[in-house]
Amino acid sequence: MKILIDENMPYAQELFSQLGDVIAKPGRTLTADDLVGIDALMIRSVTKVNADLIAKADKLKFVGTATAGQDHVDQDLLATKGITFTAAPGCNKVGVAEYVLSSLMVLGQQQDFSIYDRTIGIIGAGNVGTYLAKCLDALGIRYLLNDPLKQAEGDKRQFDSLERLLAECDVITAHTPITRGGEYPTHHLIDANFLAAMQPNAILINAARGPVVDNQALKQALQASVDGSGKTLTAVLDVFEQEPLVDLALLPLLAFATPHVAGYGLEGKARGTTMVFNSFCQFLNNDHHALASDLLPIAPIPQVQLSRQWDEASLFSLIQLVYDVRKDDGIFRREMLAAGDDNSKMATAFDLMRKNYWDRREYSAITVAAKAEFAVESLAKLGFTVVEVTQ
Ligand SMILES: NC(=O)C1=CN([C@@H]2O[C@H](COP(=O)(O)OP(=O)(O)OC[C@H]3O[C@@H](n4cnc5c(N)ncnc54)[C@H](O)[C@@H]3O)[C@@H](O)[C@H]2O)C=CC1
Ligand SMILES: O=C(O)C(=O)[C@H](O)COP(=O)(O)O
Repeated sequence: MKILIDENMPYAQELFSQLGDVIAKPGRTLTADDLVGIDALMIRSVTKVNADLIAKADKLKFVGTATAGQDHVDQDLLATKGITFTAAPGCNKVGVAEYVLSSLMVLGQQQDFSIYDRTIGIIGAGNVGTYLAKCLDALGIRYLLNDPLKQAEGDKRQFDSLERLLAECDVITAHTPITRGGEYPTHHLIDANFLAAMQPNAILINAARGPVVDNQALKQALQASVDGSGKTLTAVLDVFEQEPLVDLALLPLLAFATPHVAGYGLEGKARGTTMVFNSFCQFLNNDHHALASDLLPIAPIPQVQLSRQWDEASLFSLIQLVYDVRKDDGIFRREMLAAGDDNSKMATAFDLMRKNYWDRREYSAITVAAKAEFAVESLAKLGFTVVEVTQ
């Protein structure tokens, strides 16, 4: 059996080689010729699975994407061809939530505010939005949820309109797919009107898909903020409308800019690959089963000791131990500016940063040792591995 995998799919080579001959290629540049004689295709979000790509797929019977998002796959087309499709929903929800928390904690330090004084508007209450809400609950931080589809499905959680989020939230974070049809399309959901209606001194975070935010409108709003002719606005983008190309005029206006890596933690990637592998094994009706935890290396900082009740400052230190968005922001800006106006260099740099991404972990990889009275249960709810000690 021939299995074609995205070369940027960690652990895929070792897992899928148990099942057949594995061919690894760059996902963004796959062509129809690459699919000739291929039985199974394992991808990530950079591979557009459409009629052109599968035009010569004479043996293809399974496609798996090791990602939460599925907008890059024409699922109706695969269904009509009798090709089984699977994804990895929620595989990287933790990483994205921890990206948002890092962004807010660092901005709080830079702009001298406490995250406890902010109200977070979460647009999209699926795997990521729900996990982020869980983290905010653990910290006792107020948030509102907007998700008209979940609401229509009868989800019993409290949902609010975008208007209420705009009126009450000074942080807006988007966690929806990119959709252009249906009753609630997300393409340019955050447009010039939305931006104009945001609170003064508001923060916008997009770690969903680039086109959820109208990048031109955002650039104009941020420029107005900088030159004092508009409301003060702070924006964090992990995803861009034209990625792997980035508008160099937008870059300096952003508080943090990163190359679509919010969900790029090692645990998230391992979960994505094992979820697809396990689905493929079920499809083949064999008894292989992989566990992400078996694949992960020991964390570089396995344990920290709390000597007192934690507070916002010590929480910031703990979170930074695991992930500080400024690390990715700095590299990204340097590489994008070095590429300059050469689109080919920029696209190559964008993808290389993601291919060579560092071994970022999740809070669960860190063990926090502390006395019970140090309110460590909230750190455990936040995802840290907590052990109680007596002194
Ligand atoms: N930057 C990154 O590294 C990552 C980006 N993503 C992106 O974030 C999106 C969300 O991820 P998950 O939570 O795992 O997906 P999910 O499918 O579990 O949740 C998406 C939620 O958005 C809701 N939604 C759809 N249209 C909406 C609208 N117009 N207004 C409000 N809510 C709407 C859906 O009802 C659903 O509950 C993914 O589709 C993907 O595009 C996901 C993981 C990593
Ligand atoms: O899971 C998703 O959806 C994401 O956006 C992932 O971060 C995509 O990562 P790649 O598949 O582009 O490596």
